[in-house]
Amino acid sequence: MFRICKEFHFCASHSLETLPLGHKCAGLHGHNYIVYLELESETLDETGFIIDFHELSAFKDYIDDAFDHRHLNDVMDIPPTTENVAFHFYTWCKARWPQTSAVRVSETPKTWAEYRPKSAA
Ligand SMILES: Nc1nc2c(c(=O)[nH]1)N=C([C@H](O)[C@H](O)COP(=O)(O)OP(=O)(O)OP(=O)(O)O)CN2
Ligand SMILES: [Zn+2]
Repeated sequence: MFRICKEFHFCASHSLETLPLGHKCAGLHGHNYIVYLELESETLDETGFIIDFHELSAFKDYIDDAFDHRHLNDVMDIPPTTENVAFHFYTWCKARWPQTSAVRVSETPKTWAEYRPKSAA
């Protein structure tokens, strides 16, 4: 199996309103998000690529337009946790690039969440 990954960055604010009052992440705060888009394939095209990294610029455009410098609670209709942001991006990418295998999102240098569907095997 071949696997590639490209990294994307954006800055955004959110508040996790489903957390108990007093939890430090319930109030308004922001992160410098890092998104890792992973794609995999058993085969390569005639160039030797799963996909040209440049084709993934559509994802950068989407992040820049819809997420960068936004308040994620206004952008998403589910709580903007790292897990849900990863799932949202996975769904967006999978619809465009069937080779999409996982999306990982990091809010802080010490944490990340990933959406990777259970393999059929
Ligand atoms: N499972 C999840 N837990 C938490 C999420 C999340 O998206 N999924 N998000 C947050 C906060 O939004 C934010 O990420 C803060 O995380 P935290 O680890 O508390 O960040 P700190 O840098 O302040 O961590 P310290 O260990 O206190 O340095 C919280 N939980
Ligand atoms: Zn947060």
